[in-house]
Amino acid sequence: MSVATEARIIDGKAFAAGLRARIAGAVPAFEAATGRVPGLAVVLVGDDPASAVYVGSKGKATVAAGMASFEHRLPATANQEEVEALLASLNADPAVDGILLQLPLPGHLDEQRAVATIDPEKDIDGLTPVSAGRLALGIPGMVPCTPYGCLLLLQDVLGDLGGKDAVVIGRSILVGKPMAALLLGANCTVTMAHSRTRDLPDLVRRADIVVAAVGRPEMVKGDWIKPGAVVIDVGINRLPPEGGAAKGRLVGDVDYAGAAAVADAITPVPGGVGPMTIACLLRNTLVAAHRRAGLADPEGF
Ligand SMILES: Nc1nc(=O)c2c([nH]1)NC[C@@H]1CN(c3ccc(C(=O)N[C@@H](CCC(=O)O)C(=O)O)cc3)C=[N+]21
Repeated sequence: MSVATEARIIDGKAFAAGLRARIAGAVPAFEAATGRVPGLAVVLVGDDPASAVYVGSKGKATVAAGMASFEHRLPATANQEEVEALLASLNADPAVDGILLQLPLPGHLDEQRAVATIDPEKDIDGLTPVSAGRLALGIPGMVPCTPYGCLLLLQDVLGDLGGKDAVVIGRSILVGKPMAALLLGANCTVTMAHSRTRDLPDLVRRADIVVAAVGRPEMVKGDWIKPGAVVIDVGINRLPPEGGAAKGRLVGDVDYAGAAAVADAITPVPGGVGPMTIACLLRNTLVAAHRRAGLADPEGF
Protein backbone atom coordinates (compact mmCIF):
# COMPACT_ATOMS: atom_id res chain seq x y z
CA MET A 1 0.00 0.00 0.00
CA SER A 2 1.34 3.43 -0.85
CA VAL A 3 0.57 6.35 1.35
CA ALA A 4 0.62 9.82 -0.17
CA THR A 5 3.04 12.05 1.69
CA GLU A 6 3.43 15.78 1.46
CA ALA A 7 6.15 16.96 -0.94
CA ARG A 8 9.50 18.24 0.28
CA ILE A 9 9.59 22.02 0.15
CA ILE A 10 12.54 23.27 -1.89
CA ASP A 11 13.93 26.13 0.20
CA GLY A 12 15.13 28.55 -2.47
CA LYS A 13 15.57 31.29 0.10
CA ALA A 14 18.06 29.24 2.15
CA PHE A 15 19.88 27.95 -0.96
CA ALA A 16 20.14 31.52 -2.28
CA ALA A 17 21.48 32.76 1.06
CA GLY A 18 24.24 30.14 0.93
CA LEU A 19 25.09 31.06 -2.65
CA ARG A 20 25.18 34.79 -1.79
CA ALA A 21 27.51 34.08 1.13
CA ARG A 22 29.91 32.15 -1.13
CA ILE A 23 29.81 34.99 -3.68
CA ALA A 24 30.59 37.54 -0.96
CA GLY A 25 33.47 35.31 0.12
CA ALA A 26 34.99 35.46 -3.38
CA VAL A 27 34.86 39.27 -3.71
CA PRO A 28 37.96 40.08 -1.58
CA ALA A 29 40.25 37.94 -3.77
CA PHE A 30 38.90 39.72 -6.85
CA GLU A 31 39.48 43.09 -5.22
CA ALA A 32 43.01 42.08 -4.20
CA ALA A 33 43.79 41.04 -7.78
CA THR A 34 42.24 44.05 -9.55
CA GLY A 35 42.03 46.91 -7.05
CA ARG A 36 38.29 47.26 -7.52
CA VAL A 37 35.07 45.42 -6.68
CA PRO A 38 32.62 43.92 -9.23
CA GLY A 39 29.93 46.40 -10.31
CA LEU A 40 26.31 45.82 -11.30
CA ALA A 41 24.24 48.47 -13.07
CA VAL A 42 20.44 48.15 -13.14
CA VAL A 43 18.40 50.23 -15.57
CA LEU A 44 14.73 50.88 -14.87
CA VAL A 45 12.65 52.74 -17.45
CA GLY A 46 9.34 54.03 -16.09
CA ASP A 47 8.01 53.64 -12.59
CA ASP A 48 6.18 50.30 -12.43
CA PRO A 49 5.97 49.83 -8.62
CA ALA A 50 6.64 46.05 -8.68
CA SER A 51 9.77 46.60 -10.77
CA ALA A 52 10.90 49.41 -8.48
CA VAL A 53 10.70 47.10 -5.44
CA TYR A 54 12.64 44.41 -7.28
CA VAL A 55 15.36 46.90 -8.28
CA GLY A 56 15.65 48.01 -4.64
CA SER A 57 16.10 44.46 -3.30
CA LYS A 58 18.74 43.73 -5.97
CA GLY A 59 20.66 46.87 -5.01
CA LYS A 60 20.69 45.82 -1.35
CA ALA A 61 21.84 42.27 -2.16
CA THR A 62 24.60 43.65 -4.40
CA VAL A 63 25.99 45.91 -1.67
CA ALA A 64 25.65 43.14 0.94
CA ALA A 65 27.85 40.91 -1.27
CA GLY A 66 30.55 43.61 -1.28
CA MET A 67 29.91 44.70 -4.85
CA ALA A 68 29.17 48.15 -6.27
CA SER A 69 25.56 48.87 -7.24
CA PHE A 70 24.59 51.51 -9.81
CA GLU A 71 20.94 52.35 -10.34
CA HIS A 72 19.72 54.31 -13.34
CA ARG A 73 16.11 55.39 -13.66
CA LEU A 74 14.70 56.91 -16.82
CA PRO A 75 11.18 58.36 -17.05
CA ALA A 76 8.43 56.29 -18.72
CA THR A 77 8.52 58.86 -21.52
CA ALA A 78 12.20 58.19 -22.37
CA ASN A 79 12.78 57.52 -26.07
CA GLN A 80 14.78 54.74 -27.74
CA GLU A 81 17.85 56.93 -28.25
CA GLU A 82 17.97 57.91 -24.57
CA VAL A 83 17.77 54.28 -23.41
CA GLU A 84 20.43 53.17 -25.88
CA ALA A 85 22.70 56.12 -25.00
CA LEU A 86 22.54 55.14 -21.32
CA LEU A 87 23.33 51.50 -22.16
CA ALA A 88 26.26 52.65 -24.35
CA SER A 89 27.66 54.71 -21.48
CA LEU A 90 27.43 51.67 -19.18
CA ASN A 91 29.14 49.51 -21.84
CA ALA A 92 32.02 52.03 -21.80
CA ASP A 93 32.21 52.36 -17.98
CA PRO A 94 35.12 50.25 -16.62
CA ALA A 95 33.51 50.10 -13.14
CA VAL A 96 30.47 48.28 -14.56
CA ASP A 97 30.78 44.51 -15.07
CA GLY A 98 27.11 43.67 -15.41
CA ILE A 99 24.19 45.51 -16.99
CA LEU A 100 20.61 44.54 -16.24
CA LEU A 101 17.91 46.24 -18.27
CA GLN A 102 14.70 45.68 -16.35
CA LEU A 103 11.92 44.23 -18.56
CA PRO A 104 9.31 44.84 -19.77
CA LEU A 105 10.09 48.28 -21.18
CA PRO A 106 7.26 50.78 -21.73
CA GLY A 107 5.30 49.78 -24.85
CA HIS A 108 6.60 52.50 -27.18
CA LEU A 109 10.19 51.22 -26.91
CA ASP A 110 11.79 48.47 -29.01
CA GLU A 111 12.92 45.95 -26.42
CA GLN A 112 14.95 43.73 -28.75
CA ARG A 113 16.91 46.64 -30.19
CA ALA A 114 17.61 48.02 -26.71
CA VAL A 115 18.80 44.63 -25.38
CA ALA A 116 21.02 44.11 -28.43
CA THR A 117 23.00 47.26 -27.59
CA ILE A 118 24.26 45.69 -24.33
CA ASP A 119 27.89 44.53 -24.54
CA PRO A 120 27.65 40.69 -24.46
CA GLU A 121 30.55 40.59 -21.97
CA LYS A 122 28.37 42.62 -19.55
CA ASP A 123 25.13 40.80 -20.34
CA ILE A 124 24.59 39.21 -16.91
CA ASP A 125 20.93 38.66 -17.79
CA GLY A 126 21.94 36.48 -20.75
CA LEU A 127 19.46 38.23 -23.03
CA THR A 128 21.56 39.46 -25.95
CA PRO A 129 21.56 37.53 -29.24
CA VAL A 130 25.21 36.59 -28.55
CA SER A 131 24.39 35.08 -25.12
CA ALA A 132 21.30 33.28 -26.42
CA GLY A 133 23.35 31.91 -29.34
CA ARG A 134 26.13 30.71 -27.07
CA LEU A 135 23.59 28.95 -24.83
CA ALA A 136 21.94 27.30 -27.84
CA LEU A 137 25.33 26.09 -29.10
CA GLY A 138 26.56 24.99 -25.68
CA ILE A 139 29.42 27.54 -25.64
CA PRO A 140 30.27 29.07 -22.22
CA GLY A 141 28.59 32.44 -21.85
CA MET A 142 26.03 34.14 -19.65
CA VAL A 143 22.91 32.20 -18.71
CA PRO A 144 19.71 34.06 -17.68
CA CYS A 145 19.46 34.20 -13.88
CA THR A 146 16.05 32.66 -13.27
CA PRO A 147 16.54 29.47 -15.33
CA TYR A 148 20.06 29.06 -13.97
CA GLY A 149 18.67 29.29 -10.43
CA CYS A 150 16.02 26.68 -11.30
CA LEU A 151 18.74 24.35 -12.64
CA LEU A 152 20.77 24.69 -9.42
CA LEU A 153 17.69 23.79 -7.34
CA LEU A 154 16.84 20.80 -9.56
CA GLN A 155 20.41 19.47 -9.37
CA ASP A 156 20.37 19.93 -5.61
CA VAL A 157 17.16 17.88 -5.30
CA LEU A 158 17.76 15.23 -7.97
CA GLY A 159 21.51 15.09 -8.56
CA ASP A 160 22.09 14.00 -12.16
CA LEU A 161 19.16 15.03 -14.38
CA GLY A 162 20.16 12.72 -17.25
CA GLY A 163 17.24 10.91 -18.92
CA LYS A 164 14.51 12.74 -16.98
CA ASP A 165 11.38 13.84 -18.83
CA ALA A 166 11.05 17.61 -18.35
CA VAL A 167 8.16 19.84 -19.39
CA VAL A 168 8.72 23.60 -19.51
CA ILE A 169 5.48 25.59 -19.63
CA GLY A 170 6.06 29.02 -21.17
CA ARG A 171 8.42 30.13 -23.94
CA SER A 172 9.65 33.57 -22.87
CA ILE A 173 13.16 34.67 -23.79
CA LEU A 174 13.88 35.36 -20.08
CA VAL A 175 12.79 31.96 -18.71
CA GLY A 176 11.15 29.29 -20.90
CA LYS A 177 13.54 29.16 -23.85
CA PRO A 178 16.80 29.29 -21.85
CA MET A 179 15.36 26.84 -19.27
CA ALA A 180 14.72 24.31 -22.04
CA ALA A 181 18.27 24.78 -23.36
CA LEU A 182 19.76 24.22 -19.89
CA LEU A 183 17.68 21.09 -19.26
CA LEU A 184 18.66 19.73 -22.66
CA GLY A 185 22.29 20.48 -21.79
CA ALA A 186 21.76 18.44 -18.60
CA ASN A 187 20.54 15.52 -20.77
CA CYS A 188 16.82 15.75 -20.01
CA THR A 189 14.23 14.92 -22.64
CA VAL A 190 12.60 18.33 -22.92
CA THR A 191 9.14 19.32 -24.07
CA MET A 192 8.22 22.99 -24.37
CA ALA A 193 4.56 23.78 -23.83
CA HIS A 194 2.80 27.09 -24.47
CA SER A 195 -0.59 28.65 -25.09
CA ARG A 196 -1.18 26.63 -28.28
CA THR A 197 -0.16 23.27 -26.78
CA ARG A 198 -2.88 20.60 -27.01
CA ASP A 199 -3.82 18.62 -23.92
CA LEU A 200 -1.41 20.25 -21.53
CA PRO A 201 -2.63 18.28 -18.47
CA ASP A 202 -1.74 14.95 -20.12
CA LEU A 203 1.63 16.26 -21.25
CA VAL A 204 2.46 17.44 -17.73
CA ARG A 205 1.33 14.06 -16.30
CA ARG A 206 4.24 12.38 -18.08
CA ALA A 207 6.90 14.70 -16.67
CA ASP A 208 9.49 13.93 -13.98
CA ILE A 209 10.31 17.64 -13.89
CA VAL A 210 7.77 20.45 -14.37
CA VAL A 211 8.89 24.06 -14.73
CA ALA A 212 5.96 26.48 -14.82
CA ALA A 213 6.72 29.96 -16.18
CA VAL A 214 3.57 31.39 -17.71
CA GLY A 215 2.48 34.15 -15.33
CA ARG A 216 -1.04 32.75 -14.79
CA PRO A 217 -2.01 32.29 -11.14
CA GLU A 218 -2.41 28.63 -10.08
CA MET A 219 -2.92 27.43 -13.65
CA VAL A 220 -1.15 24.09 -13.18
CA LYS A 221 -3.43 21.80 -11.14
CA GLY A 222 -2.48 19.14 -8.63
CA ASP A 223 -4.01 16.32 -10.68
CA TRP A 224 -1.72 17.20 -13.62
CA ILE A 225 1.33 16.24 -11.56
CA LYS A 226 2.83 12.75 -11.77
CA PRO A 227 3.34 11.25 -8.31
CA GLY A 228 6.99 11.76 -7.39
CA ALA A 229 7.63 14.60 -9.87
CA VAL A 230 9.69 17.68 -8.98
CA VAL A 231 7.84 20.97 -9.52
CA ILE A 232 9.58 24.32 -10.04
CA ASP A 233 7.17 27.26 -9.91
CA VAL A 234 8.61 30.40 -11.51
CA GLY A 235 5.38 32.43 -11.37
CA ILE A 236 5.03 35.34 -8.95
CA ASN A 237 1.43 36.55 -9.24
CA ARG A 238 -0.38 38.85 -6.86
CA LEU A 239 -4.06 37.96 -6.38
CA PRO A 240 -6.65 40.74 -5.85
CA PRO A 241 -6.92 41.79 -2.17
CA GLU A 242 -9.54 40.00 -0.08
CA GLY A 243 -11.44 40.99 3.06
CA GLY A 244 -10.21 44.59 3.22
CA ALA A 245 -6.51 43.66 3.03
CA ALA A 246 -4.22 46.22 1.38
CA LYS A 247 -2.46 43.62 -0.77
CA GLY A 248 -3.53 40.31 -2.27
CA ARG A 249 -1.70 37.03 -1.66
CA LEU A 250 1.33 36.07 -3.78
CA VAL A 251 0.82 32.82 -5.66
CA GLY A 252 2.75 30.95 -8.31
CA ASP A 253 1.66 29.42 -11.60
CA VAL A 254 1.00 26.12 -9.78
CA ASP A 255 -1.83 25.19 -7.41
CA TYR A 256 0.61 24.69 -4.55
CA ALA A 257 -1.55 22.66 -2.13
CA GLY A 258 -2.81 20.35 -4.88
CA ALA A 259 0.65 19.77 -6.36
CA ALA A 260 2.37 19.36 -2.98
CA ALA A 261 0.04 16.45 -2.19
CA VAL A 262 1.47 14.40 -5.10
CA ALA A 263 4.92 15.79 -5.95
CA ASP A 264 8.22 14.58 -4.49
CA ALA A 265 9.43 18.17 -4.10
CA ILE A 266 8.12 21.65 -4.94
CA THR A 267 9.26 25.28 -4.73
CA PRO A 268 7.06 27.65 -2.70
CA VAL A 269 6.05 31.18 -3.73
CA PRO A 270 7.46 33.33 -2.25
CA GLY A 271 10.74 31.83 -1.04
CA GLY A 272 11.46 29.53 -3.98
CA VAL A 273 12.74 30.68 -7.35
CA GLY A 274 12.59 34.46 -6.69
CA PRO A 275 15.54 34.62 -4.25
CA MET A 276 17.57 32.37 -6.59
CA THR A 277 17.15 34.91 -9.40
CA ILE A 278 18.81 37.59 -7.31
CA ALA A 279 21.61 35.29 -6.10
CA CYS A 280 22.34 34.21 -9.68
CA LEU A 281 22.45 37.84 -10.78
CA LEU A 282 25.29 38.37 -8.30
CA ARG A 283 26.92 35.12 -9.45
CA ASN A 284 26.82 36.25 -13.07
CA THR A 285 28.22 39.67 -12.13
CA LEU A 286 31.11 38.00 -10.28
CA VAL A 287 31.80 35.74 -13.29
CA ALA A 288 31.58 38.64 -15.77
CA ALA A 289 33.99 40.68 -13.62
CA HIS A 290 36.55 37.85 -13.62
CA ARG A 291 36.30 37.37 -17.39
CA ARG A 292 36.60 41.11 -18.07
CA ALA A 293 39.68 41.25 -15.82
CA GLY A 294 41.26 38.30 -17.65
CA LEU A 295 41.02 36.08 -14.55
CA ALA A 296 39.91 32.43 -14.51
CA ASP A 297 36.23 31.89 -13.63
CA PRO A 298 35.75 31.75 -9.84
CA GLU A 299 35.42 28.15 -8.61
CA GLY A 300 32.35 26.58 -7.09
CA PHE A 301 29.44 28.49 -8.58
N1 LIG B 1 15.72 41.87 -17.33
C1 LIG B 1 15.03 41.37 -16.30
N2 LIG B 1 15.54 40.36 -15.56
C2 LIG B 1 14.84 39.84 -14.51
O1 LIG B 1 15.31 38.92 -13.84
C3 LIG B 1 13.55 40.41 -14.20
C4 LIG B 1 13.08 41.46 -15.00
N3 LIG B 1 13.83 41.91 -16.05
N4 LIG B 1 11.88 42.04 -14.77
C5 LIG B 1 11.08 41.66 -13.61
C6 LIG B 1 11.31 40.24 -13.22
C7 LIG B 1 10.84 39.90 -11.81
N5 LIG B 1 11.99 39.37 -11.12
C8 LIG B 1 12.00 38.97 -9.79
C9 LIG B 1 13.12 38.50 -9.16
C10 LIG B 1 13.12 38.13 -7.82
C11 LIG B 1 11.97 38.22 -7.08
C12 LIG B 1 11.98 37.81 -5.65
O2 LIG B 1 13.02 37.77 -5.01
N6 LIG B 1 10.82 37.49 -5.05
C13 LIG B 1 10.74 37.08 -3.66
C14 LIG B 1 9.84 38.00 -2.85
C15 LIG B 1 8.55 38.37 -3.53
C16 LIG B 1 7.76 39.43 -2.77
O3 LIG B 1 7.59 39.29 -1.56
O4 LIG B 1 7.28 40.40 -3.43
C17 LIG B 1 10.28 35.63 -3.56
O5 LIG B 1 9.79 35.09 -4.56
O6 LIG B 1 10.45 35.02 -2.51
C18 LIG B 1 10.82 38.65 -7.70
C19 LIG B 1 10.83 39.03 -9.04
C20 LIG B 1 13.07 39.44 -11.96
N7 LIG B 1 12.75 39.94 -13.16
